[in-house]
Amino acid sequence: MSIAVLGAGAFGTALAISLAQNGPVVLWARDPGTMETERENRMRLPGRPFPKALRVSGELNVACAADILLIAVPMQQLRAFLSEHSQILSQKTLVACCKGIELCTGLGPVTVISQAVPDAIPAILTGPSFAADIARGLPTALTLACADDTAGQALQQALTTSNLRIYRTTDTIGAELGGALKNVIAIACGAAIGAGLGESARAALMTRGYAEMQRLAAHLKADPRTLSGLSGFGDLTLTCTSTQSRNYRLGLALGEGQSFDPSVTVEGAATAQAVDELAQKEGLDMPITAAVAGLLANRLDVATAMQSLLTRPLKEE
Ligand SMILES: NC(=O)C1=CN([C@@H]2O[C@H](COP(=O)(O)OP(=O)(O)OC[C@H]3O[C@@H](n4cnc5c(N)ncnc54)[C@H](OP(=O)(O)O)[C@@H]3O)[C@@H](O)[C@H]2O)C=CC1
Ligand SMILES: O=C(CO)COP(=O)(O)O
Repeated sequence: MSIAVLGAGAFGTALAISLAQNGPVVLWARDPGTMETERENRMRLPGRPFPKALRVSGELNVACAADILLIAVPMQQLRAFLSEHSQILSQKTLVACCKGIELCTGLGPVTVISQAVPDAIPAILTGPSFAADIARGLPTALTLACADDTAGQALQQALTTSNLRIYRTTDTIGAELGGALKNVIAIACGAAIGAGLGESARAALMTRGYAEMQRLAAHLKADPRTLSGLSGFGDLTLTCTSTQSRNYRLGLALGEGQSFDPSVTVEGAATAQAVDELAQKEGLDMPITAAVAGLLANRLDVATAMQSLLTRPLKEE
């Protein structure tokens, strides 16, 4: 099955580089610039030359001739991108590669695809994976979630490369929640470390953050086993402990009282607000998410946020 990647950010470029091991791949960029001549994405993934089988195109109809379309634009841009191009994306297999919850609806990427392109086959590719690692050919395991298991099996085969090992599930809600919520907890962990609160505090935030992830997942009828897999626990572990993560680095900056480049893609920022609003609407207890949303909106500082978490009523674990 032929593959194209739509969106030439760090992640889309890294996936295209790895998938080109299996055969021709088109990487579509809205502004390809000099990528095709330089054979490198100097802006988003410098130092990773393109293999011969990777072709860059600015023509969406060229990319959309492929059987499988991986969509690697940021979450808050996903609906507008799909709506603008819904005709050409119609009846395609569309694999979301973004991690987040839509601010204006509280929905994840698979549901957004289903709404914007109703006759597409929607799926999501998620899990612990830094673009730089994938592009270097380092071993990476991901979750592919597709409600249609026949389509899911075909995607699992097509997206496996020598360094990408793909696990499969039909639980799209669980997979999209894990990838979205771990970013919010990573901001909290970065803030704790940045403020000098220590690694014990980080472990507490990761564990209680995971409890929040499971709480929302159960409420939305996701399978708890999905959250304990690569897309949930796996990605939470990676993102909360690595300075390669932009979400973690934003948290570090908040904790240290430093500024952070607003042009960097940090999915957890909008997702914290979206999930905080959703939790309030649904009457769910998600205090770490609420604290991150408060920090990002300048309603709280790190010391007050931590104090509010520590002074909550005592309870069973
Ligand atoms: N980087 C990583 O390690 C990983 C990222 N992800 C996820 O992948 C998603 C994308 O992140 P990442 O690639 O890192 O982000 P980047 O900031 O590197 O790139 C974002 C890309 O999206 C493009 N884009 C934005 N809006 C549109 C639009 N409307 N139409 C077309 N293209 C658009 C930008 O194009 P332009 O250059 O023209 O502005 C840019 O190339 C996120 O949800 C992230 O969570 C998942 C796993 C790992
Ligand atoms: O999702 C990721 C790792 O799995 C990438 O994390 P950041 O978006 O925080 O850089």
